[in-house]
Amino acid sequence: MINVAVLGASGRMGATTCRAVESAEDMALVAALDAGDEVAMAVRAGAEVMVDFTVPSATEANVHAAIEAGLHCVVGTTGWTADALARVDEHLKERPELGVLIAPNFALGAVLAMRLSAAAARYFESVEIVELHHPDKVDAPSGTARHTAAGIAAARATAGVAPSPDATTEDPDGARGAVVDGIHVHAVRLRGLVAHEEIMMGNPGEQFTIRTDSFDRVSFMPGVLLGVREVAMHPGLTVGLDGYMSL
Ligand SMILES: NC(=O)C1=CN([C@@H]2O[C@H](COP(=O)(O)OP(=O)(O)OC[C@H]3O[C@@H](n4cnc5c(N)ncnc54)[C@H](OP(=O)(O)O)[C@@H]3O)[C@@H](O)[C@H]2O)C=CC1
Ligand SMILES: O=C(O)C1=N[C@H](C(=O)O)C[C@H](O)C1
Repeated sequence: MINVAVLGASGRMGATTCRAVESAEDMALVAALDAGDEVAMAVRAGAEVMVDFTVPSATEANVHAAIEAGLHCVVGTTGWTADALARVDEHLKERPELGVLIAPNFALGAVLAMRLSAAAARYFESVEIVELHHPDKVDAPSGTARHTAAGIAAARATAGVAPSPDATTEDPDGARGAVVDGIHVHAVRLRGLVAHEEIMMGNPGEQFTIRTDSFDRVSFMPGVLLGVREVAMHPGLTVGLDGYMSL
C-alpha cells in the first residue's frame, strides 16, 4: 500500500484525487489537507507521497516543506517558473532518495498533444496555441499551454525554423494573445468548459491541428495515480508525466 496525502483536498482537483486514491486498491488516503494545514500533519498520518493541487502562489512552499519532511511529491498545480524548478532541483540534492514529479497536465491526451506538437512543429511555417478553460481558473495562459509552447519553441530552435510569419504592427488591445517562448497563445475562459487545448500549425495550402479535451476531471486521474505509483522509483525532479511513460 502507498500512503497518500492530498493537499488542496477540498478543491476541484483535490477532491477528485481523494476519491481516486480511495478507490485505488494499492493506495490509502491518510491525510486530506487544505489551506491552513501543515505538511507535518501528512507526516504524522504516515504519508509517503504528497499530491499537491493547490494554487500557484502556494505550491512551491508546499513542495519544499514536503522535501524537508521526507515525502515524495506529485504536483499538478501550475505556475512553476524555471527559477522555482531550479530551487526544487537544488533542494533535492539534500534528499537524493526523494522523487518530485511536477506535471502541467495529467490527461493522456494532453501529454500526447505536447509531445506530438513538439515533433510536428518544425515542419510548419506557422504555429499558434489556443487554450480553453472554465472561468474559475486563476492563471492564464494555462500551465499546459506554457509547457506546450516551450516544447515547440525548443524543437523549432533545434531545427533552425524561422519565427511564425506575422505582419501585425497594430494591435492596441492585445488581440494576438500572449507570446510564450515566441509562440502566440490565446486563452478562452467560458462557462461549461473544463480543460481544452488546440495546437494549430499551418503551411501554404494546409493546416494540421492537434486538439485535446478534458470534459471531466476524472480524465486526469489515471495520470495522477501513475505518478503516485512511480514517483518513489524516479528520484530527483521530473517535469512532465511523459518522463514516466514510454513515448
Ligand atoms: N496537472 C493537471 O493535470 C491539472 C492541474 N490543475 C491545476 O491544479 C491547481 C488546482 O486547480 P483546481 O483544483 O481547479 O483549483 P481549486 O481552486 O478548486 O482548488 C485549490 C485548493 O487549494 C486550496 N489551497 C489554497 N492554498 C493552499 C495551501 N497553501 N495549502 C493547501 N491548500 C491550499 C484551496 O483552498 P481555499 O479554497 O480554502 O483557498 C482549494 O481547496 C491549479 O493550479 C490548476 O491549474 C488543474 C487540473 C489538472
Ligand atoms: O486549472 C485547470 O483547470 C487546469 N489547469 C492545468 C493547466 O493550467 O494547464 C491543467 C488543465 O489544463 C486544467
